[in-house]
Amino acid sequence: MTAKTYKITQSDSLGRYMVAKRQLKQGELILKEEAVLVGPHLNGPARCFKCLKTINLLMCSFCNQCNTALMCTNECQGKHHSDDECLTLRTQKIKGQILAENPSVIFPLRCLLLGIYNPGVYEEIISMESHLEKRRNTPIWRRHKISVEDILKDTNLLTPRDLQEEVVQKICGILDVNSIEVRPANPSNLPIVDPEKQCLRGLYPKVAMIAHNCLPNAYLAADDNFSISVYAKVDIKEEAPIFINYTNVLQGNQERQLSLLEGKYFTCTCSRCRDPSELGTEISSLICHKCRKGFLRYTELEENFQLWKCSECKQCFKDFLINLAIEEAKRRIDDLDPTDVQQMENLYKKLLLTFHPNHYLLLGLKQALVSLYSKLPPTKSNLNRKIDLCGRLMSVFGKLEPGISRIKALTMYELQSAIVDISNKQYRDKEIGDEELISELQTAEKILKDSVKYLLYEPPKSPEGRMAQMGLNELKMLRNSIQSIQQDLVVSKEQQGDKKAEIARRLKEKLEKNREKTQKSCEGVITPDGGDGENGKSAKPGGKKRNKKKTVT
Ligand SMILES: C[S@@+](CC[C@H](N)C(=O)[O-])C[C@H]1O[C@@H](n2cnc3c(N)ncnc32)[C@H](O)[C@@H]1O
Repeated sequence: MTAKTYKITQSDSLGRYMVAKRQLKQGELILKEEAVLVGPHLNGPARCFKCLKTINLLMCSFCNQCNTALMCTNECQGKHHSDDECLTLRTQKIKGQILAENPSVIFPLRCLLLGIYNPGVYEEIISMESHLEKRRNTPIWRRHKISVEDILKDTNLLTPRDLQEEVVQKICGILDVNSIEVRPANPSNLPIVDPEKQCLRGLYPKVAMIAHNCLPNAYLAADDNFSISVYAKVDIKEEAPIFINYTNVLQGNQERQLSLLEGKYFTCTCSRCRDPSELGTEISSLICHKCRKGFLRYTELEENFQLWKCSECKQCFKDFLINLAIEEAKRRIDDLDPTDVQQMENLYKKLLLTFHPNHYLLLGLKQALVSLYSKLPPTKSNLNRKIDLCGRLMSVFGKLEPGISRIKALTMYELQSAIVDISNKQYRDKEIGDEELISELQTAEKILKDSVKYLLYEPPKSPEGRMAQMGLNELKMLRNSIQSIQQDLVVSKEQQGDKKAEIARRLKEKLEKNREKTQKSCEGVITPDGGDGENGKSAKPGGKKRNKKKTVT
């Protein structure tokens, strides 16, 4: 399967990159790969070698075999400290205490150990892009020199050739440029309190061949064992490059460009980056305070200043002015009480005076508000606001996240639950009837179906995977509810129909009797062609009167 879905090719602009070997359908698995190495961020906290969880250095211990690998407890059952690694560590002159004091060393050290016990995989890693020359003598180079290189130099791990080839700096570069953020397993089922602390990085030589695009066509899902599956996010044509997003979809042009330049050493020229309106979303735009009609968009560079230009009056503003506004807004957002909905709504309104409603800072606030409203009492006004916020978020995600998308799936999940809740309330309060209720629930069903469809790409034990299972059950219940309301509606219509028929029958009987009576009393007065039954008028009360009149005349 794998060999048929992709191949690696090369270009001057992208280096090595992956292309579709044949046409790929949305949702198709392109490849699945195990991590060759998993470790903390280079500046992250110390972690247990076995289970990779952050450890309390006051309580930690060392592996009783190699006496070097840090352990959260002596009994840790994690699988990430292999026998090979343990054996190799035993032959090195590195002390556990050094690792505890310098956790930045752990990931590069494990890479070097791999070179001893698994040279094949090490060769694969060392051939990855490091951008060594672009990093030379930069702040990150100097940081790694102090916190990694100088410490590893004092061990017997590095050969003279390694030293000459600056292998430690190279490994640090490879880890920075190629590794992918992965989440450790969360068996407690509780939310991860500090995702920054929990995040790990994994190295995947095949996945690392996938180039970046801010409008990706491939979707990554990592499971508990740090194996990554790459799916086609949308249909992909044969020979088309396969892309993932190295950045966050909810960053603006400026932030994405900066993080790609500083972390991955290239400038993205994708369709989103080339378009100052970012595909019409205005996700980076501010309101022009000169004309108050147009939007300030991140545009061209002039004399080393990035300019922001108004879409209407064409006035230009320098980067630092805009950055001041953004920093101030970020500070205000950070100061918010995350449980205070009114405070958040007030700040949201205030920021609307400066930023486009789709600005990423406001999108972040919208997401925070959606999750707050989900925890508040489900009053109609809370639910209506949640629906409104989800709709606004979806209109942006629809443009920036074509196809399978985690962020869309989570928003759709919230949206459908609010639609179900509010339509049930409105029905109970007789604000809507059966048919409107069914139509609202059918809308929610469709949204939930799409949400679950996307969430099912996530590993079952991940929070999103669990949500997919919940969503499946809810979908079943929702369908049952719709069906039973539809059945009730049919029965009630039939009953209404029966009632009407009964009334008509009784009326007819009555009229029949009256007619007979009238006929009897008028016998001999009305001529045979007097027309009683001719045009059926006799069936109406008016007919009787007319006949009477007629009789009278
Ligand atoms: C994870 S590696 C991808 C594999 C790499 N091209 C190679 O040959 O080893 C990331 C690097 O690929 C290049 N790259 C990826 N996407 C790119 C893009 N959209 N434009 C330019 N360069 C890109 C950059 O050099 C980046 O640092």
